[in-house]
Amino acid sequence: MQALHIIKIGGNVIDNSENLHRFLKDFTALEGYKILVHGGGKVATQVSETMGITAKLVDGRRITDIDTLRIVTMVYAGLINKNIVAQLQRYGNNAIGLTGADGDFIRAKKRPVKTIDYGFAGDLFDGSINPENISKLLDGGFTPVFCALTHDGEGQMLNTNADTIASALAVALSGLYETTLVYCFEKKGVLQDINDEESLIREINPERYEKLKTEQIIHSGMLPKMDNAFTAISCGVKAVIIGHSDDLGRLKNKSGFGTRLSK
Ligand SMILES: Nc1ncnc2c1ncn2[C@@H]1O[C@H](COP(=O)(O)OP(=O)(O)O)[C@@H](O)[C@H]1O
Ligand SMILES: CC(=O)N[C@@H](CCC(=O)OP(=O)(O)O)C(=O)O
Repeated sequence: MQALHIIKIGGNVIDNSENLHRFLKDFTALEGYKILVHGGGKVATQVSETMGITAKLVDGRRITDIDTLRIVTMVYAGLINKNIVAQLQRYGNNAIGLTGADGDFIRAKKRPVKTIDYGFAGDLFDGSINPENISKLLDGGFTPVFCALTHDGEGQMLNTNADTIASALAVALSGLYETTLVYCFEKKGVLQDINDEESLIREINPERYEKLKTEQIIHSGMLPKMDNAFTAISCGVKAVIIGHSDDLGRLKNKSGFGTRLSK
């Protein structure tokens, strides 16, 4: 099996042009098959505010009414995705920017209304992703760059969390490739003390995760990220790492970087 790296970058890296450029150079230098998944929630919130629309998030998930869907479609598929693709092209990486609707690569179902109506938020399901089609892009020499948008197959775009997309892509492609999933963000990894970059936890298994949650050492956006990461590691993905976007270049080193998840 050939190796595949799926790398996800979040809003805080995208929002910092120095960090973003450094990351995109290191991403380009990564050898072999690779896929980039990007979020951009922070930029979407900023753009919403400038348009007079207050962003509403519950447990890190955006309530996506019709106006918000228009904004996130413009911001994720347009502004952020195309800028990243253009930068990657500049570095010699033949990137192709995609939503889940392009090539029918990722379908989702509109989240059912329970206590909260999340609007046009899309949940992935078994069979959401067609790995063979994505493999054709990789074989064709392209580097797919996915944003946080999916579609329902009936003409409706949906907003889907980028961490979830990255995890689902990694699981779907792990039948075809030896897949490594890396969540890159603005800290060295999962920290014992969120204010101390030297307190990196090098490895976490499900038991330790439960303990870290109870002690509230892991909270907010890190909780859904870890849940997605553990789903990936328990469903055939070879390795899952959570680390700093500046450290991607150290992926080749044996010592590795960031926090590594174990089963
Ligand atoms: N123990 C922890 N170590 C590191 N980050 C943590 C921890 N607990 C909570 N976090 C928070 O999780 C955030 C990452 O999640 P999120 O904001 O969703 O990132 P992204 O937008 O990159 O996906 C960090 O910015 C940090 O504030
Ligand atoms: C449904 C939902 O919440 N979608 C996310 C998609 C973007 C994202 O995941 O961005 P980060 O990775 O930067 O957080 C949102 O709109 O915020």
